[in-house]
Amino acid sequence: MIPVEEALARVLALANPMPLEQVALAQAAGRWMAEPAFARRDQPPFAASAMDGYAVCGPVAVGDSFRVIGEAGAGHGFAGAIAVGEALRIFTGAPVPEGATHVVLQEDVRRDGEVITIAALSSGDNIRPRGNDFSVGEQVAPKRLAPNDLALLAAMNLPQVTVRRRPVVAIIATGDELVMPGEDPGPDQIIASNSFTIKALAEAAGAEARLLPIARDTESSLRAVFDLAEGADLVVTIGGASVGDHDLVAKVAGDLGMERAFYKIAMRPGKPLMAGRLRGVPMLGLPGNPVSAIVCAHLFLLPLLRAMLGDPAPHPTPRKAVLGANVAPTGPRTHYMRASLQPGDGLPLITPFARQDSALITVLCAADALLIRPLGDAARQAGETVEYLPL
Ligand SMILES: Nc1nc2c(c(=O)[nH]1)N[C@H]1C(S)=C(S)[C@@H](COP(=O)(O)OP(=O)(O)OC[C@H]3O[C@@H](n4cnc5c(N)ncnc54)[C@H](O)[C@@H]3O)O[C@H]1N2
Ligand code: MOO
Repeated sequence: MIPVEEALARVLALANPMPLEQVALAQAAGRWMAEPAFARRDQPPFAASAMDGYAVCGPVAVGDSFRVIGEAGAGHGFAGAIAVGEALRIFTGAPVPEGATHVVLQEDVRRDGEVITIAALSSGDNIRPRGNDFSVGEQVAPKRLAPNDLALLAAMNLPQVTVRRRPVVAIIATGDELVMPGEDPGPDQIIASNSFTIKALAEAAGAEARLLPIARDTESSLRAVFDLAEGADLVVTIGGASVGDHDLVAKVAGDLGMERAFYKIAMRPGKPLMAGRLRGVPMLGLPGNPVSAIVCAHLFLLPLLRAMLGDPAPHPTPRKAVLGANVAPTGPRTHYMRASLQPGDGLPLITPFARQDSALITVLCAADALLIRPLGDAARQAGETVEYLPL
């Protein structure tokens, strides 16, 4: 058994960054930008009015009058300048004419024919200078693109963005006992469940996930399903990882030439995780117990996907919380306890559930967090500061 940190380092060492591709901005949400992008223009590209009203030239005081000589709207500037004592009818987003010093809100003037008189003055000049938001050449560093980022890239006049191709993840559930949801299970069978969470987690991380047919507990069935994974960028198996007579994943993957990075980690749940390289791509063999598989996905699959997508900091980032209950000493494995979080004074309060069996999906669904109990840690008292991973 190797420690979690070493296992994660070995998993991350399996990651090759995905090749680059161009996508249209409308398809770029959630994608990982691979190269910096540079603004092609200033925003705004001219001094722009921030309000509907009148651009005026010269010092402005309540009671001053100006003669209106024309109009400017968004997309329709005024050709020319205004001089002292002159005003231009102007609308939000319109270019402010040369000579203008203020835009006075229309609510703050009285208009009589072509003459306006200032009735009130709000603070500020209501003019957004050229390049107020960004200037040509301004850089957007590579990142995972959130919806807000798309408006910025669009405003920079960048219709396409260079991203990493989505890794294709082939997910293989294994076991004679498994049937798909909706099927009629035999008396000794259960429903394959883990694969749906693993798929959703991989997709949320930016991958394209494919659920392959369930492999039966025979070498030929497993081999056949491994063959269906050909072309994927990452192969994930679920179950069949332990030491039982029907746990064939390591044997079959080994026969197919898997170079093993490790097998078994000092963690709970998730001890029988295996990792390596199979047919040129990374492979993770997750344990079958639902919580074990899903915790391993959070701790290893998601960081691996992030590394493949170019995330410079793919590791999970533990947060701090205050223990809400006493906890017993840990054994020789780091324990990731399903726990609930409540707001506290400052740090949140974290309380592990009483039942920690790795087969309990209901407890996992009730959990907000994994309380991290380091291996060999002493008993801890309520009120001590501890670390957790959000779920
Ligand atoms: N003698 C030992 N027995 C076990 C050990 C051990 O060290 N010595 N380790 C235990 C631990 S820890 C775990 S975790 C499990 C992992 O076993 P496998 O990876 O071989 O998984 P299976 O035996 O195939 O399945 C375990 C359990 O999970 C259910 N399962 C499997 N796949 C799915 C799925 N896709 N969806 C829902 N449920 C699934 C399966 O029916 C079993 O109940 O081994 C312990 N045993
Ligand atoms: O490690 Mo197993 O994953 O304890 O249930």
